[in-house]
Amino acid sequence: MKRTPHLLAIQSHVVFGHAGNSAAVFPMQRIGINVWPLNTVQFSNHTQYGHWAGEVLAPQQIPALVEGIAAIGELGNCDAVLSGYLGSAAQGRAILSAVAHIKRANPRALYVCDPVMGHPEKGCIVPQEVSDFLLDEAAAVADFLCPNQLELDSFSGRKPESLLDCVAMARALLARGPKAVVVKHLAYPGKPADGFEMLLVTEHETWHLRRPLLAFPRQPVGVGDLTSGLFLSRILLGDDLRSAFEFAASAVHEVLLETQACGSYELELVRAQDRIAHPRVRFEAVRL
Ligand SMILES: Nc1ncnc2c1ncn2[C@@H]1O[C@H](COP(=O)(O)OP(=O)(O)O)[C@@H](O)[C@H]1O
Ligand SMILES: Cc1ncc(COP(=O)(O)O)c(C=O)c1O
Ligand SMILES: [Mg+2]
Repeated sequence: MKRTPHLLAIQSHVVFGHAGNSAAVFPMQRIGINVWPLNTVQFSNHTQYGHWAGEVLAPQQIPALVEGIAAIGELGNCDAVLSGYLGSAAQGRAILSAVAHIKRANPRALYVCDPVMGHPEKGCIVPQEVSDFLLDEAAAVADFLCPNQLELDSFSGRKPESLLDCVAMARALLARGPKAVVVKHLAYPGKPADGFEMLLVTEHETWHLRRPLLAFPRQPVGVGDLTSGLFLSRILLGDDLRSAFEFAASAVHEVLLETQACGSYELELVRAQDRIAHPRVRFEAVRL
């Protein structure tokens, strides 16, 4: 029997609704991953509501929890670490030391970093020191990096002029260390208005994917977290990068269709669960 992969997911938890681990854990479990959720913050709700209650996990808890898993002899079973929304730069550094510890226990373990940097206009609030940490420290350690366009712009220090320029910017990121960069949401001058586009770049390949742009009165949150979680999960289940990329785009689209049909602001993950596991439409990536 094939072994079920294990994934340590280090990102936010919200009591109500879906963002961070609260967006990614259930879908990852639903498609066959043993998820170890480690919550960097516990907030009442995601920050785009404008106010929230709760607190940030003390950074020293991250190595302590990982040490606890090592002490029961399970750390070597960890196949990958996913990091997302961070409450402080100190948490980020604690994650990098946890990643080093895990890679000693299992040299094949992957580290995937979703560099959540915040988007003040949208109300996604992330401390500036976290962005600096992601730019200066995390990118060099990550095996895969999954920025959105704003995050790619921050890494590059500029905005793109075209689709090919986005490719060049993502490709330049590879030089910092990651083996692959997934841009979860592209924006560039001349982009067709009716599409939602993504990019996957490795040393030798570039894949571009387009899916329909759906209309929402308020843009749902947690879409990026869901995308990076499903992408990594499919890789752990044996997909190649292109297939994992196509699967993530297709399953996320199913969630958004259900969310739109329900008129919800929060992602309808429970209602969409069967279609997350078996998306009805497969969006194909095109080689650039
Ligand atoms: N097919 C789609 N149609 C409309 N909006 C979408 C679609 N897919 C994703 N979105 C929205 O696009 C945005 C992607 O956000 P962005 O900041 O680029 O990435 P992230 O979710 O990682 O922060 C989100 O607001 C999400 O709700
Ligand atoms: C607590 C929390 N976690 C994670 C996110 C990131 O969500 P997304 O997947 O939309 O980037 C947000 C965005 O506002 C948030 O408030
Ligand atoms: Mg994001």
